[in-house]
Amino acid sequence: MIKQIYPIVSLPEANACIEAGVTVLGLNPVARPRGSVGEISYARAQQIIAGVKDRCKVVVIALENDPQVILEKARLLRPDILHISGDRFCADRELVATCKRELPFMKIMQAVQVVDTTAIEQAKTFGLFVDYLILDTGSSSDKGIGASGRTHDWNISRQIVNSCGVPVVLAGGLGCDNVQQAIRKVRPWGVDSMTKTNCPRPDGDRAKDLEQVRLFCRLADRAAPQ
Ligand SMILES: O=C(O)c1ccccc1NCC(=O)[C@H](O)[C@H](O)COP(=O)(O)O
Repeated sequence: MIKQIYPIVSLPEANACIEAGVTVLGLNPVARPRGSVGEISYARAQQIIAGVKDRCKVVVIALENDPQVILEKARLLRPDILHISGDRFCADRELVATCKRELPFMKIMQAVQVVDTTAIEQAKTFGLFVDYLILDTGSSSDKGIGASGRTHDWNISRQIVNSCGVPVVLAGGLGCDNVQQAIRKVRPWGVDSMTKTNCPRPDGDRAKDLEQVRLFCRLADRAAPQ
């Protein structure tokens, strides 16, 4: 079972998460501050990616809506997985073809906001040309696809897993309280967690709660089909 955890902000945090069982480290690198959760500089992302090389996969999120900015990010950071999650831009065949030509090792993962059953057709269409899908909840129509801390209708997610033709990561409000139920219901290839595996810090910032991360990974593995 793939266990993907966002947002990792330093190499020590990355190492601690690997030790806790995480298999995909999620980074949110930005060229300039955007006000999203867990933002790090490109230089910090490069340090983390180089530091975990061959020990763990790294996924880089692109919340931007400009394909040129997304491509520049991918070219510079060369992650294992590029997670496209803008609220006004989705992966298209042109972007995927450019990535496959220039960065053939990199997988493309498109976020799908599961609002209602229209997500099923959307997912099937993306499944024709991306490598993976991540099914997420979204806060509202103008606040993006992820980081809501809320679950969505897993019946729809299950239908997408059964019909989209590519591996699916389930995200949205997952934590130690519900990851096993989610896996048994949806049967995804992987699970993702952010809000429920964070802990606040006295300075007002946040960090990963390593005990929650460790338990999340353990519970996910136990619930995974053999
Ligand atoms: O979508 C965002 O704004 C975001 C910002 C920073 C890092 C990751 C982000 N979202 C993508 C993810 O995969 C989250 O982990 C996913 O939305 C789950 O979030 P949560 O519901 O808080 O567990």
